[in-house]
Amino acid sequence: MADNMTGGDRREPTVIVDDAHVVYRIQQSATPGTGSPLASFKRLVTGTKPATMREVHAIKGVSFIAYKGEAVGLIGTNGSGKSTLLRAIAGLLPVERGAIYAAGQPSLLGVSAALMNDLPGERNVVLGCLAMGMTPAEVKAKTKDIIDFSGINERGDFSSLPMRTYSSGMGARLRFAIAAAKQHDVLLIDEALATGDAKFRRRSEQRVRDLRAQAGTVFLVSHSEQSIRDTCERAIWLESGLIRADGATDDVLKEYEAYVKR
Ligand SMILES: Nc1ncnc2c1ncn2[C@@H]1O[C@H](COP(=O)(O)OP(=O)(O)OP(=O)(O)O)[C@@H](O)[C@H]1O
Repeated sequence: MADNMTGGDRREPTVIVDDAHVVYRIQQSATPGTGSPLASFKRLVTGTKPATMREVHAIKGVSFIAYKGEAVGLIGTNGSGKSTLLRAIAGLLPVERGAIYAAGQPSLLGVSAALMNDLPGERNVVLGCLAMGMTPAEVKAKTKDIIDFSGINERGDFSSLPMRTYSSGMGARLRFAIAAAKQHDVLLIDEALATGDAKFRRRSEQRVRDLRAQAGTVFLVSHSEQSIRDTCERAIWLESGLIRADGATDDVLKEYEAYVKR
């Protein structure tokens, strides 16, 4: 890693992942029925042996540096650790070993905007924007644009209806529209571009390009090679929690394609 930090590299690092390990721990009951909340409570009261703990070592020593203005695509087969890595960069999962440093507060699209199902979309836009730190005046100025961008009103006035009446694609689009309304130091997008129709996908890809142009760093997890190709000039290929390749998108995708075709 030191090589990237020296040698006259004047790019500004926004995310430094240094030998990061992430481990999930799942409590597993040894015998049926012992995993219930009541059984756990009984164990707590009586001090009996806890259920067996299973560990999933999802990220196994990952290191890279991402820079201002970069869009980095994360690719890899199912369960390779892409979402886990994003959640760790967002600070939502602790690292077991190693460290992750990030400029500002990285925002994981869809999580940063914790939307409420019983409130109308337009109310959620206001709450989501305030939660991201916008002023009430900024929120007022941006609300219409956000709703237009999301496209939720394309088939009627859905923005005044509770979000529970939305399809899952509509909800995802609104979340994307809210999160993308703000300039983020580090924006983490997990498959968001795959939701929505082709028209929305084009709009959101353009927005990712705009966010990049405004000098943030974007991470995109997607199974769509086209999305990665269109949006990111750099790709990191994860497999079983390890980096298999990191470099120019075309080169990494070529290696990845050869691997999945095997
Ligand atoms: N909450 C969890 N508890 C326990 N194990 C988990 C949890 N979430 C993910 N895992 C495990 O961690 C590993 C990495 O999962 P992750 O979701 O990060 O992969 P991914 O590359 O994003 O997969 P996909 O392409 O299918 O979305 C997998 O083995 C998965 O089973």
